[in-house]
Amino acid sequence: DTGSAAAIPINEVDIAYVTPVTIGTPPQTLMLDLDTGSSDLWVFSSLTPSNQVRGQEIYSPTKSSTSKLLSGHTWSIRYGDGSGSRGTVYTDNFTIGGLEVKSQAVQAALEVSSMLTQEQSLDGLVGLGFSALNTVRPSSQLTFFDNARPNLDEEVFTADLKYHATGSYDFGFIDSKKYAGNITYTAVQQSPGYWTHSLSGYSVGSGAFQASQISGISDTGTTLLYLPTAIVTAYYRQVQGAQNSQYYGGYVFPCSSTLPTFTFGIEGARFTIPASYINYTRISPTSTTCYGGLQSSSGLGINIFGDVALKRAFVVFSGTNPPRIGFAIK
Ligand SMILES: N[C@H]1[C@H](O)[C@@H](Sc2ccccc2)[C@@H]2OC[C@H]1O2
Repeated sequence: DTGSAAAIPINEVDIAYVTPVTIGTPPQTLMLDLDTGSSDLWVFSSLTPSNQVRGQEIYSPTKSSTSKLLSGHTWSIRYGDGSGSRGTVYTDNFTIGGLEVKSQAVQAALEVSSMLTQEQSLDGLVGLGFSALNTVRPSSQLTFFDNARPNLDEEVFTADLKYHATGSYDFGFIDSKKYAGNITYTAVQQSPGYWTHSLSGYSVGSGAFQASQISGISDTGTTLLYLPTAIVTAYYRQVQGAQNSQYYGGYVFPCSSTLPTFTFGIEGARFTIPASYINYTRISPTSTTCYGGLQSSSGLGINIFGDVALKRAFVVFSGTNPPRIGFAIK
């Protein structure tokens, strides 16, 4: 089997991408954030208090003839950005891009944090991290990818996220029309459950490449690129008027400043992020101060290769044994 579905930016600065999925019988369509940085599949639901729902589509298990309560099971998740949700668990038929998993654990939210309520275009998440991170108790549940794997033509899924445009996620095959040249693979450390791997180094603008193993996670659900402070300060030293603002919680600069590109290495391959991706957004609609798409990871305890980096590449998440991750130019 294979599947292929759109990855649609939810706003004009690509803060997150959503993908149409169907749940239950008859099918209920929700727009979910496919997230390689977590492993819970949860949705806004008929059980979510109405004052916590603001425009999201909801999953109503009672309207699905194929839904089953996973009795006695609960879940609760806290994300790196402080948002979170919790609830109960059903199994139901779940389809992404024509690929169906019967009896997928669908975690119905009983409570969601205000940040998630405010994301009106996001109806929930599909965790595509390793199932070891799943928070359902007393028995943890498998991700959509782990459930689908036995039926996939190839044990992979790919992410083709785009800058200010709709991209795609494919399951079970590698579409050679979506990239150029070769795919460069590198080893994944699957414990504790993220797609953890290393960059082989970086360069700022036309500067020399600094070879250095930089370990982090490729996370489609994180908007920006978070790297060690030394790298980030070296980058913004090249930006007129840049400063690390306590007030805005990161590097800001005059929107009119010229930004250098940023290149990261995967083994011997090089991926150059355009300055436009790093001139991320105005701090408010009328401001002339802009917030950077490259920020320090020092507060996170982990480096995160988020969408600002991933949208520069065609990325293969390979569930082979051992797992690996591949990057190609597109
Ligand atoms: N893996 C990521 C996840 O997908 C999002 S969940 C989310 C929260 C609020 C708004 C939108 C999405 C959160 O930010 C970074 C990390 O946790």
